[in-house]
Amino acid sequence: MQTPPSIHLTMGPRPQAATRIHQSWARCADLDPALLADPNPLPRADLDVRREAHRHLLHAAEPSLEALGALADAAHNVVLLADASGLILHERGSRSFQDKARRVALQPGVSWAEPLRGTNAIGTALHDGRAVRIHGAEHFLACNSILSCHAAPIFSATGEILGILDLSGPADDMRDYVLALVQRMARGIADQILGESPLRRLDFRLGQGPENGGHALLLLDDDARIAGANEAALHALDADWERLIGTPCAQWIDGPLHTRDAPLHRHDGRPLTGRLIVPPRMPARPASAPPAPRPAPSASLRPEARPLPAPDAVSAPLLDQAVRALDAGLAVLLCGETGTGKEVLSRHIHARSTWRDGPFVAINCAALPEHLVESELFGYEPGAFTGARREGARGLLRQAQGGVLFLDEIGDMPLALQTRLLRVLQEREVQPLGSDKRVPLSFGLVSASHQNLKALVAQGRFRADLYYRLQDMPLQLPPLRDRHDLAAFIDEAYRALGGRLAADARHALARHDWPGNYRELFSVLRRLRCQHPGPVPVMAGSLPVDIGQPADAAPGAPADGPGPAAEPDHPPGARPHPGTGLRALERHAIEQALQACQGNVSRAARRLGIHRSTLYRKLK
Ligand SMILES: Nc1ncnc2c1ncn2[C@@H]1O[C@H](COP(=O)(O)OP(=O)(O)OP(=O)(O)O)[C@@H](O)[C@H]1O
Repeated sequence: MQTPPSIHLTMGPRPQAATRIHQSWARCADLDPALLADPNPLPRADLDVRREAHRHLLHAAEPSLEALGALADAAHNVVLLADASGLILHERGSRSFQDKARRVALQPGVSWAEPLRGTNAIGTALHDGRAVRIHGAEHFLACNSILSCHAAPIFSATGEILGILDLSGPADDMRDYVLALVQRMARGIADQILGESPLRRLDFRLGQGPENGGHALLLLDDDARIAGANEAALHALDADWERLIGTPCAQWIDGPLHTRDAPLHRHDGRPLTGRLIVPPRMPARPASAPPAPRPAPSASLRPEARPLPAPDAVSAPLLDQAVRALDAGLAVLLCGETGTGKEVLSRHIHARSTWRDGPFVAINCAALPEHLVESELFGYEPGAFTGARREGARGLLRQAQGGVLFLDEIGDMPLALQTRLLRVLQEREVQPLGSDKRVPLSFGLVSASHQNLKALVAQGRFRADLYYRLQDMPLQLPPLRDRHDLAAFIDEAYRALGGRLAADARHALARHDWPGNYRELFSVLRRLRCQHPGPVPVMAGSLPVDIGQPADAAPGAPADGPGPAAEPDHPPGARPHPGTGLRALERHAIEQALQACQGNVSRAARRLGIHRSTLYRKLK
């Protein structure tokens, strides 16, 4: 294939350029020059849809874009914000440089992902999940050697890339501090998004002074488990998101977390200074106030930055059936208990179906705010109602055009809305609020529910006609307890985390009921691995006390296998009174262990084979 005249690949990165740039060049070696030659900007209307889908990110980034944009303007640079696919959503800064940048398609509506523009700061930062500067001839495309670009990822509180912040200027004006500045701004945007969470927040620093690293933030759920973290927190705790999320905060930080100004310590004893911030409850909206449109937290167009769990022996046949059905124009309905992987399967379906080049729009019907449902789903014309955005909105259904619409928790959709949705699905057209025009719709439809929709129909809580419209191909995702290969599956999953399970632990885990299915199982396994980082296989005695017990274990009845609660630490002959229940047995074992260890909680926990934080929790 001939290289188009405007696209000369440069001779390669400078010899002193870092390994990452060489690696990026190696990734780009086989790129199709024809693809590279055609930046293929999104039409304005489609770009607006992408911006709409990212309005939360754009809103959070606004103060940083403004501050950095002013600097960039003065320095004849531009600031760019790209989404998690590398598509540039927004630009600020110097007009004269914007014009130059446009000549090489560095402009909103163009994707700078590596496979489309070769080695470049946005694409390479996106690929590596790390900030990077790509200067002059380090760019894969010769035409881009006029640029010096600095890009940093913006991470969500759970480590997914939400977007990329970039500052670009002419190659003959490189300044060393710029990358650190962009990285700092990107972290500021991430903190802004994290700070909007309704969860409690632990705000801390390593050491006593401001010189000890950044402003670390942890989000804590009601059980004081870590639900989110910023990059500074990872640094302060010497951890990564994978190891932190879902673990009890007490596993990482010692100190009374329930107070506001607490003396805290990292587990190696290094002091932390911090405080717990409890966000104020959202004030109730006064009845008379018009409903103000706001970003729909219930919908996402975001590609999963974390890899999806690969289809396995159980989900692969379901996936095949679903893809065949969707490609044949049928609606797919996924049913299964919570955490059985309905959303994961739906993303695989999208990725394998003929709709894969279009968006994946997931709508959580249970979380759609009732007063916004119609406008969020169907869109509206400018000025359609009081409080509407001036420019109107396309609505989520139209955002799914050409892709897959995933209606999660469909059983929770209010009846009135079911009627409208049915009409839209039957007619394959939507009429935005305030408009007299109908817009044709074309997407693949996948719905999911953890509820028995047939029973809801029988109770009159779900429209029968909508039910039949959604379930051309109904598929049931089995709960974990129905997996014949559960012990082997758990063993393999734990090995993938780098650990080993002894046979008794494997079997105790396989006997557990797992009401939270994959979500619960993986949370327990990750926690276990944190508590037992070494190579020694974990024994059943080290499992959390509530694992491995049949849900209806009779008090005093012999347990179905070894496990900590099955072997309460009491002297022979001092068995607790029969009929005291599982909790009482556990309580008794804890009291005995504490007594034997003169109240030393750490030693008692070791004796019971559970983690100290678990014992603290049980003592509350
Ligand atoms: N086959 C699998 N192997 C490993 N992990 C999985 C698998 N399927 C799902 N998971 C993990 O389990 C968790 C729950 O998955 P998912 O959100 O798809 O379930 P769901 O059925 O949609 O849950 P809910 O009904 O509560 O929304 C996710 O963290 C996902 O990564």
